[in-house]
Parts: sequence; C-alpha cells; structure tokens
Amino acid sequence: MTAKRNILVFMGTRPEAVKLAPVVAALRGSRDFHCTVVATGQHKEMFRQVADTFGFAVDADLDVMRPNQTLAGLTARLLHGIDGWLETAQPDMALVQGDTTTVLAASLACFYRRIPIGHVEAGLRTGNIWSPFPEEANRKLATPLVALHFAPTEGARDALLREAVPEEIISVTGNTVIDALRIEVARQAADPAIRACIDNELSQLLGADWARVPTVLITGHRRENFGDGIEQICRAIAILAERFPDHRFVYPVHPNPNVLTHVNRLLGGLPNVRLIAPQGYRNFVALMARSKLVLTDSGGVQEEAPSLGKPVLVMRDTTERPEGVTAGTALLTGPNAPAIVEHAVRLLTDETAYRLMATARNPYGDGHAAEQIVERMRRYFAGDAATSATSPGLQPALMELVK
Ligand SMILES: CC(=O)N[C@@H]1[C@@H](OP(=O)(O)OP(=O)(O)OC[C@H]2O[C@@H](n3ccc(=O)[nH]c3=O)[C@H](O)[C@@H]2O)O[C@H](CO)[C@@H](O)[C@@H]1O
Repeated sequence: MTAKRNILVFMGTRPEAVKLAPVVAALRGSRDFHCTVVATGQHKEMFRQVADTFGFAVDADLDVMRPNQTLAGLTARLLHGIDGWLETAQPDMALVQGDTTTVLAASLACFYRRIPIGHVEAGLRTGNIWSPFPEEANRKLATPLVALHFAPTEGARDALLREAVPEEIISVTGNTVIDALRIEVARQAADPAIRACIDNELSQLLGADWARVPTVLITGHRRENFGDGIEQICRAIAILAERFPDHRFVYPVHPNPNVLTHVNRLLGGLPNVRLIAPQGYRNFVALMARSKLVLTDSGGVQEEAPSLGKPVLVMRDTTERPEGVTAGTALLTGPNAPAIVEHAVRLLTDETAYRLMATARNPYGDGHAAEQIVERMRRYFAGDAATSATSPGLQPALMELVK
C-alpha cells in the first residue's frame, strides 16, 4: 500500500472557502490523500460561517490582516506565513482557488520550494490588468507557476492555452461552486430540522412571510465598485423599492465600511428594503432559492443563481464569466443606476423576458467538479505520462529559467 499524499490547501476569503469546501471533502474522503487546511485569515467571521456550514476543520490560521495594511504588506506576510507551513508540512502538493492575494503568495512560495501547486478556477480573465484590481494580476501572475490548472469552463481553458500553458496540465472540471450549491441544496431538502432552523432565523430577520413575499436579493461589495459604484447600486435599489412596493429587497451587507456606510445612508429606513448582516451559506442559499431576481457584483453568486433558475443582473462593467452572459442567464448592467433599473423593471414586469433568462442553461458545470479534480490529482501522482513530463509541476519554459 502506498502512503497517502500530503496536500496543503490554502484559503483566505469566504468565496475560497465555499469553492474549496467540496474539494476538501473529496480529498478527506479519498484513501489517496491526507489534507491539511490552512486559513490565511483574509476574512474571519464570513470564513467561519462557511467552514461551519460545510463542517470542515481548519488546521491553522495565519492571521495576516492588519489595520490600514497595504497590498504589499499583506503579500509579504502571506509569503512568510505560507512558506513556514510549506517548510513544516513538506506537502506533496498545495491547492489554491481563484484570484486572491493568497493565490499569488502561495503560488510564489510553492515555486520557490519547487512544490507543485494546483489552481482551482484557473483561466478566468477580463483581459484588463487593472480590472478587477488586483485580482486579474493575481491570477495571471500565478498561472505560469501552476502545475495543474482546474479550469471551470472551455473558455477558461482557451484563455490558458492563449498564455501558452501546456494543454496536458489543464483539466476542464466545471466550477466547484456548483458542487457546493448541490451539496447544500440536497442537505436542506433532506433535513427538516435544517429547514426549520433556516425558517426560524430568516423569519426573525425578515418576518414570518420571508419565503412568500416576492424578493429581490442583492449583494454588492467589490473593490472596483467602492465609491460611485455603490452609490449607483443603492440609488437603483431605492428607485426599484418605490416602484415595486409589494416586493422586498433583501441586501446582506458586507461589513467593509466602504460599503456599509453608503448602504446604510442611502437605503436605511426604506420600508421594503431589508439590510441584514452577511448570512451563513445555508441561509444565503435558501434566500437565493426563494428570490425572484438577483442583483450582484459577486463572482460566485452569478454562477450559483442560474443553477437555481434565478436571473442575475451583474452590476459590473466587466466580467471574467462571459459564459453566463452568452448563455442568457446573466446580464451585465455595470454599476449604473439607470441600466440596473431598466433591466430589473423589465424582468419584474415582462414574464416572457423573465422566463427566457430563468430557464437558460447554467454553463458552470454539473456539480461534480471536486471529484474530477481529485481524480486528476491522483493520476498526477500515479505518474500520468503527460503531467510527469513537467514534474515537479513547473512548465518547461520555467524549468529552463530555474535550472
Ligand atoms: C474577481 C472575482 O469575481 N473574484 C471572485 C471572488 O469571489 P466572489 O465575488 O464570489 O465573492 P463573494 O461575493 O464575497 O462570495 C460569494 C459567495 O458567498 C456566498 N454568500 C454571499 C453572501 C452572503 O451573505 N452569504 C454567502 O454565503 C455566495 O453564495 C457565494 O458562494 O473571489 C473569489 C476568490 O478568489 C474568486 O473565486 C471569484 O472569482
């Protein structure tokens, strides 16, 4: 019997926790791997909510956040903390997800130690290095350092091929967020106690009729929307709330003061607008499932909502997820009040337009991405001819550089 391979999974923010939870579960359920989870601490409370929902143990927290930190300071602390773990744990492979500073720092730290790294949700691009900032740079800089790329879609795979990533180290797996959603929806459907708990919590926050009132669910907190963007988003919600008094507008507000202060000022006190704290994944999925329409600038939400048959207005100028727009499940409005209002009014009043969006096919996978990722990792360690050619995971061009 061969020893289990030791995998270190680094994650920092809420979306990384959501999207890596199914991968951690698949690794821990496999007889081939031992999996250690290291939180970098980029998010605290929102991260814990996700870990609790999925019930995964976090082995360490690097606790890197400081008041008034710079991105360079954060990156330096992450590099240092992650490197310490690489030295202690001597993993056979590390895993990261998405486009955060954690991804960039872990990729670089692994590269320095020649430890292969797998990138979940590889190949997302807007093509503009400044937007989103700094995420587009984070993911582009990490790409050449990665041993295994888990691309959620064919489009993401093509973006990697255009950057000369060898085809044999890319796998198109679907997005693990659909796995997370599938797992959570199944859990809620199967367990009346969970449903009762959700109903109790959301009734207290929104009123006992929360599941019956036509609801528009909103999330908005991207850095690129700080300032004018958030103002425009709030203005649109205020106009819509007045126009649709029988609808409820539910906004779990991110605690960042760049968001919270503006949202409270512009939307606080409106009778059919409910500003609530960020919700645990369980409640948030229940809210999405009961909503009519979703307005968001989030990446994950624009992937999840279509799986639940909910049209999404994406309140950003660009998206690295054009598949949803092409499939007709999402529409890009920009953080632009007139455009948000125009499209929301149309969807809330025109049943045909609504149905067209609500029934479009979700392009982000079948909810079994994590199994494919773990299987690909297993083949990597079994000496799969294609990937072992670039062992220890560095691309040939990079191997030349570091000789
Ligand atoms: C540039 C960009 O687009 N980058 C994205 C960004 O992620 P994001 O925009 O998806 O981040 P958020 O919106 O914070 O999280 C969303 C998740 O949170 C759940 N949720 C939401 C509200 C709530 O009250 N309770 C919850 O549980 C929700 O269902 C969803 O799953 O960074 C990731 C990491 O690198 C990337 O992967 C990802 O590309």
